[in-house]
Amino acid sequence: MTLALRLTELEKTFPLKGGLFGGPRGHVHAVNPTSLEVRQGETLGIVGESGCGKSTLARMLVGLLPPTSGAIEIEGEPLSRADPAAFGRKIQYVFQDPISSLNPRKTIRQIMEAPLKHLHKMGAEQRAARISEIFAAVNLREEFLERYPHEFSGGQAQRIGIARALAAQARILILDEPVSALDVSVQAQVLNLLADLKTEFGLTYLFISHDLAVVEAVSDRVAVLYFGSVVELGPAERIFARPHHPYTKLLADSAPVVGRPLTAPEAKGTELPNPIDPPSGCAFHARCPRASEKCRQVTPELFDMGDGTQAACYHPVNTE
Ligand SMILES: Nc1ncnc2c1ncn2[C@@H]1O[C@H](COP(=O)(O)OP(=O)(O)OP(=O)(O)O)[C@@H](O)[C@H]1O
Repeated sequence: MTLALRLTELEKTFPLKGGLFGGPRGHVHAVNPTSLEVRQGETLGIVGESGCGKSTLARMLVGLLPPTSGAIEIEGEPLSRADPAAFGRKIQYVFQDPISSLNPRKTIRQIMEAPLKHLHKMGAEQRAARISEIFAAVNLREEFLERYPHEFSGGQAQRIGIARALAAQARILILDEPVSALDVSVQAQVLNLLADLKTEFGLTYLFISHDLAVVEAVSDRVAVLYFGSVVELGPAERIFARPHHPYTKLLADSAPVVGRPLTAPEAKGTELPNPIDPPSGCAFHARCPRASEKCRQVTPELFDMGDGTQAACYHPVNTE
């Protein structure tokens, strides 16, 4: 099995300014030490409520944020932030809001050319050929190349965002809520396009979303994130149909409708814990109907559930 991506104990804390003697007042624990493997050609879904660390994780993976500790390996090689071009050739980010992520003063051709020039040092002729090829692959007309980002609809702009990521010739794409800002009718078109491109270019996807139904539909495996930690990991067809972590169950029970955002209102309280002062033990214990004294004291690691899934829980459900 070839690995596209391996994260080892990857962690991100943000210091809060304003402490005594110029030091930090504390730290926001955005992503707790996380280890995860993504297989070549796989779509790994990452779901979780707002504030659980999805974007911070994604930003570390594409080099937009330095990790506090831990390591990232791509295709067996450690990533060095000292070489951003090598980073960009291997892994690219597709943003949620396609229009505002494209430079408004540049034509689409200029936007598309940048990665080919800077990451691949391609000459003009080679660039033009490559851009035509990618534009055809994402079903956009070549005449669009001379226009500016604001001239496009959300769906077209997202195709351009995807085309730009493909221009870097990276084989791993981080798709951060790639269809959340689009009309429902356009969402399906973009999801179908992503599926086609994956086969055509042999891509690996990390698909980040708070929309459970979309993640279940597009992913091979899903990681459920709660308060900066993976609490359950398993095959997409099983993880919501037969969840083991009480938090995953809560999400699955409360978001049965396509397109409905992820919230877990039926929990005991809807508040996430304070990321500056994380609770001891399992971060979900205060909201969990099954919590015991052990849960309040000791943080559970990911345990094998015997059916291809893992859950960080001492009292998992659906185990019979
Ligand atoms: N630059 C920053 N400085 C301080 N805290 C931050 C910073 N960026 C993120 N955080 C905090 O880190 C935690 C995780 O945030 P993150 O944006 O990664 O979550 P998310 O799951 O992507 O949320 P959303 O779906 O709302 O984008 C939150 O508590 C957030 O307030």
